[in-house]
Amino acid sequence: MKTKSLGSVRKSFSPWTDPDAKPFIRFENVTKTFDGTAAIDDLSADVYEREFFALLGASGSGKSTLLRLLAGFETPTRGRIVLDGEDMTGIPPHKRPVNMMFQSYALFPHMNVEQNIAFGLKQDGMAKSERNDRIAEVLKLVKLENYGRRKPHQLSGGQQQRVALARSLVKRPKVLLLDEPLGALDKKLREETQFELTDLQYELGITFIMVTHDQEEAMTMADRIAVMGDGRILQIGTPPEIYEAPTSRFVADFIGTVNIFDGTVTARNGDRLKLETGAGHLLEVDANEESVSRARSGEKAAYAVRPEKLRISAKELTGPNVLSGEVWEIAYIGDMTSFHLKMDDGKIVRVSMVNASRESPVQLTWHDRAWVSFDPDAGLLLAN
Ligand SMILES: Nc1ncnc2c1ncn2[C@@H]1O[C@H](COP(=O)(O)OP(=O)(O)OP(=O)(O)O)[C@@H](O)[C@H]1O
Repeated sequence: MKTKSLGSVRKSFSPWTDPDAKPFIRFENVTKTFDGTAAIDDLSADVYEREFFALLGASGSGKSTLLRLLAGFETPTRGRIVLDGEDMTGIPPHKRPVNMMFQSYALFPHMNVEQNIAFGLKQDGMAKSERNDRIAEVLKLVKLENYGRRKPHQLSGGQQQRVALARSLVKRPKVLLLDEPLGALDKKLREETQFELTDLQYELGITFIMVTHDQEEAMTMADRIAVMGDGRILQIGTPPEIYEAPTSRFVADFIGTVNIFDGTVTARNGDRLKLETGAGHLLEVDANEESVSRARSGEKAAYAVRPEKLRISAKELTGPNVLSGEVWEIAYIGDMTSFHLKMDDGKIVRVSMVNASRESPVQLTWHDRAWVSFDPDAGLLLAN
């Protein structure tokens, strides 16, 4: 019930679509260079209060540097960061309403859970009774009420992760920065914790900015995702926007699996284009308003289709948007089966099929000839 109501409330959370909404955090043309090389390159972005914002990108794309700039551990070479209306330039880390939870939990091994959580509050000179109240509150939040006296080595990885989270929440920061917070957890625990963490974030009303290179994690947890590459943000959007409407080949390729067909536009009728691929396939695809203007006859274009939007058949299919090839790989993953077909030109096309029943709906084995087809609106004409 709780998840349901949370879900419906979160659904209406989209301040970035409201022109009157004021951003909570603004990165204004921020550049950070190390030895002349830009780790962050003229980056601008807005994050809203209570938002769960994920930074997703390959190793070295600048995610951690951006967090460290916001936390105040690094200083921008150019540009500035504004938080809750206040310019952060020159403000040291401990004076910022920001807390950072690190990838390595960095718990003090000789202190028990309560002492670990109390540490920051003590440093701030908070009275003991208030401290104890706060500690009890966060331990309850992370469901570790009965673990206060244990030392870190007496806890599982997941529990240690929650202690680290409790420690970063106890000071009630306005913004919590999380650098790969679930990196040390196994898949199952990680998935459980993802939901717990999003519920917790919602309940506390804290703005979260999370760094991850795990796209499923970003998709599951975030309100919006910023896809980063080479110190820049390539696209910001909700998980469905990033997945269904990538604005570039890079983002389409980086998020999930995609088949990209390169070709030449041979005809156009309204929004419908004919695209001839190098392998001689004729595709009939829909272009959106933005891409159709670029797609003139004779121009090169690329069409991107996700594997789950293709149909596969052991029987010959005809018509446009039909491709045929040899079954090269079959991966049975349980909930779905993934096929790799090798086309006559050597290109691999990926198709996935949900296993809705226990019997496979298609009888195909290695080296069989198979046909795939898709609807004209199954994919997206890419800009570059
Ligand atoms: N203190 C530093 N001195 C020199 N170069 C640095 C420093 N910190 C980061 N860099 C460089 O800046 C670039 C971005 O690094 P950053 O750690 O922000 O990437 P990332 O996206 O967080 O990567 P990862 O996923 O591997 O943690 C890298 O090329 C890195 O080598």
